[in-house]
Amino acid sequence: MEASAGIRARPGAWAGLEKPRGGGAYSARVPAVRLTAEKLPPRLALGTDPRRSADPVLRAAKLKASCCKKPAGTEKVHYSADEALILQQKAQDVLPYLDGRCVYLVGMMGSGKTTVGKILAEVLGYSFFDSDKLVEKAVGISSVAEIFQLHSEAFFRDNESEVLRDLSSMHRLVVATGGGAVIRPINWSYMKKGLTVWLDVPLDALARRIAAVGTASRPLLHQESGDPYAKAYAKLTSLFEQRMDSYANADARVSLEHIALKQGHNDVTILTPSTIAIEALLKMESFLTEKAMVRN
Ligand SMILES: Nc1ncnc2c1ncn2[C@@H]1O[C@H](COP(=O)(O)OP(=O)(O)OP(=O)(O)O)[C@@H](O)[C@H]1O
Ligand SMILES: O=C(O)C1=C[C@@H](O)[C@@H](O)[C@H](O)C1
Repeated sequence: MEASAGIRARPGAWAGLEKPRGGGAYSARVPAVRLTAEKLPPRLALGTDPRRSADPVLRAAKLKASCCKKPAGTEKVHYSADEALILQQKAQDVLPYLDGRCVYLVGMMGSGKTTVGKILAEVLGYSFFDSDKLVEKAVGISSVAEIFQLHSEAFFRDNESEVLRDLSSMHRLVVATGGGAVIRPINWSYMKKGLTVWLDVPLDALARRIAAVGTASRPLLHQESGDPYAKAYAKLTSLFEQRMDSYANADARVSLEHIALKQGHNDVTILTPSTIAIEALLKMESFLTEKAMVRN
């Protein structure tokens, strides 16, 4: 099964990247997802609402609608010219080894799975999916926070596993998984069909990012009162202690602390999403080439 990205290379440009007139940063449209009926995984279209149709054509239309709510081109990711070239080069290096397998980004809430995942999808010519969004679509409830509230965390986790199972039968996808997807071993059996990449971000930086946007959309962190940074930091610390061994199952680890150290400083807050995406491609390449060497 396969989904194709909505971006096509133009002469003189490489897939998805556009140089603005008059210079400045490169930008890339976030790819749209195009799926055909025969490429459709069952659960993703078979929600508790009319999307549970048995008709494959109808299901395809439903999934397409769920993945393409934002028209292509409405979100822009900005790169410098240097970053654009490196991203292009690294993506070309990785693609033959990846051989169409999906990339699953794992990591704590707010670690940048969505932001970095969209860049990776763009440069690899893959389609991007956010598993939280797919659970919302499958259940027919518009936010994860509401799913937790109206049902339960266990209900959300069951649906998350079903979404990951269905995605695992597809190819050429970058998937931003939910922060807690790593806790269920069954999810690893799905994700290990592709390549798993852990975005490892210091908890202090995570708590700052999350406090900046508020905790309302993140039910496991939400508190009605108190300092949002302090509360988020405390909760993230306890979640991370429970989960760090699970995150470490990933094939590749992208540590923001290591990137900062390589750059000769220790400020992870100045690392841009594209810098992190480049490191992700480098780590993916080392893992895949080592694996290929062992096989030969
Ligand atoms: N490198 C970065 N530097 C600064 N802020 C960032 C960076 N990457 C992502 N962010 C910001 O952090 C927040 C969380 O990012 P994002 O949604 O990509 O994370 P996520 O891992 O998908 O989160 P969740 O699992 O909770 O959905 C967003 O507000 C995003 O703009
Ligand atoms: O870390 C977690 O357990 C979660 C992360 C989010 O992506 C959502 O999947 C949900 O809020 C749970």
